Amino acid sequence: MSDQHVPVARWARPPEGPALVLLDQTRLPAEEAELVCADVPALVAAIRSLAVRGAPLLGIAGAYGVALAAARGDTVAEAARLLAEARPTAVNLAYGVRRAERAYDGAVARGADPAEAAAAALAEAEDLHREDAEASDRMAGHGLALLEELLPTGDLRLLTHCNTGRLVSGGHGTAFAVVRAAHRAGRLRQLWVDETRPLLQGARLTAYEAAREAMPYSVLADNAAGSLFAAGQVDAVLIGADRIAADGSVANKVGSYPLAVLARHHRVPFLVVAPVTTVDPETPDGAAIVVEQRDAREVTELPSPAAGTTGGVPVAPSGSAAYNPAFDVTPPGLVSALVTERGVVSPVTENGIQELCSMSLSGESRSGNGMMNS
Ligand SMILES: CSC[C@H]1O[C@H](OP(=O)(O)O)[C@H](O)[C@@H]1O
Repeated sequence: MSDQHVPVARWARPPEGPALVLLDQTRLPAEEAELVCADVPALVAAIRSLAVRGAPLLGIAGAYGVALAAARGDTVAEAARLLAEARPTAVNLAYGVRRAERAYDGAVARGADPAEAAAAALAEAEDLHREDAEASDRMAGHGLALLEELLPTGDLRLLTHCNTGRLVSGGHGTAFAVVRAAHRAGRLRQLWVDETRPLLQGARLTAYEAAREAMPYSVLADNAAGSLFAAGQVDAVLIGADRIAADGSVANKVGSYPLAVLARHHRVPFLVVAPVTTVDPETPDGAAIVVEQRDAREVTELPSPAAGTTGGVPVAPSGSAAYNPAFDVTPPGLVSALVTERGVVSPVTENGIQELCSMSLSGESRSGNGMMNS
């Protein structure tokens, strides 16, 4: 494992490109392999196979995908449609695609030639990439401040689910960026890493990131989390999000909802960390969130880096059916706080979310609904 980070996503200009070069997350932790996406179908396949994954990074990849189509002279509108439809739950994907497509269309409307319009789409993707890195740093600050407020003394034993570090982000991630800040502040006593079946984003990716940060971490089977709560070994749960509905319902990796119920039962703070680009005011509530259903073989076979997300070692009889939702939905009432780059909403109410999203990045306010800000 090298000391240097292989970029999770980088734009390759000619003669190497145009291409979007990804760190292939299906090969981690065994191999830090790059995957070159030289056209939109290759990028769509990478999104669907989770070679690139995680809501904020999906938005960034989607935006670069539009820039790639434009640079190749492909039909941008069709490319944008294919990219936005590649995975349905993470709202950031369609958001990033739309931003780059609008930049392209705006340039064309102003009379730009194809090269200039392609450059406009690329510039928008690079802006989004940079903005997400800045958002990650701000979320880390707000999240650490919240942990300090909630748990002012003692070392922290934090539990995470799935993967929310730099592998999902233009920067250090979402929830994991808060864990990283706590660790660097000398507050992290133990990081409990849910393995996160079936694709093991926790065991494969969060453990990989925690090891790189020299954190004190332990991987656990998802169904062992309950006994940790019962033993009083969890001080807070931190998760990311793929879509947050207008009422504060949170879609996140499957297994998040049971953790929220456990946290409530054991009176442990359950914190959701996500950029405001993950909030979707067009989706009214949790019931309206489309939850991606994935291939049964992801459940009936153990993933192997060589085989990607399917084609691993069978653990069920061949042809077994499986229930494999990629996400579940946690109602706002079970969320202790929503941490974004613009501040913290606690409790998570529709008004609080609306106020948070209406704030400019420079806006600072603590509203009566319990909203805090930096
Ligand atoms: C903050 S984005 C990380 C988010 O994305 C993961 O889903 P997937 O690995 O399927 O892309 C999971 O929901 C994480 O919480």
